[in-house]
Amino acid sequence: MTTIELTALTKEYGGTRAVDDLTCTVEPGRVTGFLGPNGAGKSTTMRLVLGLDRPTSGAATVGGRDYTTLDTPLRTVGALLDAHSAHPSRTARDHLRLLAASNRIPAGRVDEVLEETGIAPVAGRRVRTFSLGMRQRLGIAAALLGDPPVLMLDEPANGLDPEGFVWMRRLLRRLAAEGRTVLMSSHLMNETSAVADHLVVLGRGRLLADIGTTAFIDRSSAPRVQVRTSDPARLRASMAAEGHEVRETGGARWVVEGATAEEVGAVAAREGIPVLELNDVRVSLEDAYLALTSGAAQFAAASPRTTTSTREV
Ligand SMILES: Nc1ncnc2c1ncn2[C@@H]1O[C@H](COP(=O)(O)OP(=O)(O)OP(=O)(O)O)[C@@H](O)[C@H]1O
Repeated sequence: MTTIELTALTKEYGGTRAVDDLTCTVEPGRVTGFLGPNGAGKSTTMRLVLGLDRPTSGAATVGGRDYTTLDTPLRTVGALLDAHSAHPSRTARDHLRLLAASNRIPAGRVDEVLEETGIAPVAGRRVRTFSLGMRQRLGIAAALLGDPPVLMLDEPANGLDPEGFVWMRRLLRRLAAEGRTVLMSSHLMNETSAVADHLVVLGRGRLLADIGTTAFIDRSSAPRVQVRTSDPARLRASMAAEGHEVRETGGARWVVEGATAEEVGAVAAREGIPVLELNDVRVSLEDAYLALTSGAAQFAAASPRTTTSTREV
């Protein structure tokens, strides 16, 4: 099993600490979402893993080895860092053929990844004619070329259309189900919550959270229930007796704070209150993420406040 290991990883550019004492392990068999505000250090971390930059201190290894010591790196780590890295005057197929040849990958693999990423019909076109979404697919094709156990994708959903989102989600889930290590940075919270089992969150280069996606959302959610009833007065009185505040949210719907659907349902059944709809309200990944990172956003309008670290592997 091939993990990505970061050990006290630190990178300074002049006076800026882009990555600050980052220690975590990205595990195989799951999709790990790599989150953080602009400038948090996600791309720098990925570049350090790929040996494109040298750490100021600490280490980044893949399967216990420094990336730069790998004989055929594309067979170990497939990476998408920059959708514009392919030479614009080359065709997509030629771009992939060159990459395959320099990594001792059979040429037949090129057609497989072109098919897999949906760009086989345009493989003979020059990359300069590609849209952003097509370039992203080409970048992912390049990442898949060596059938690597580790994939590291910087904002892979960038520029994809809705069909592309669905394709990407299925692809990443399948790669993780095959036991690969998948690290994906994104600013798209819906996308991330749909695909990532696990999250690593950075703020100003530091680790803010290393936690399962569900646990992260659950931790941020105080219990709250939405209920629709034809007798809100009795609902309010009964819930007040149990110590819960009830607020109207419009559309004859009410929110009970601090209670679960089971608790509200039991009270309603006992008191004979008609319930037309009842469900627990969970916060979204976006809400949970914003709550964690609000103090670490370098370019936010709000004034900074202290953040806390959350870790659960
Ligand atoms: N080559 C460089 N020279 C100087 N500073 C750099 C360099 N690369 C990154 N930085 C700085 O390091 C910090 C982290 O940048 P990085 O691109 O890693 O963040 P990020 O989390 O990927 O951001 P985004 O979400 O905006 O892509 C920023 O302050 C950035 O300005």
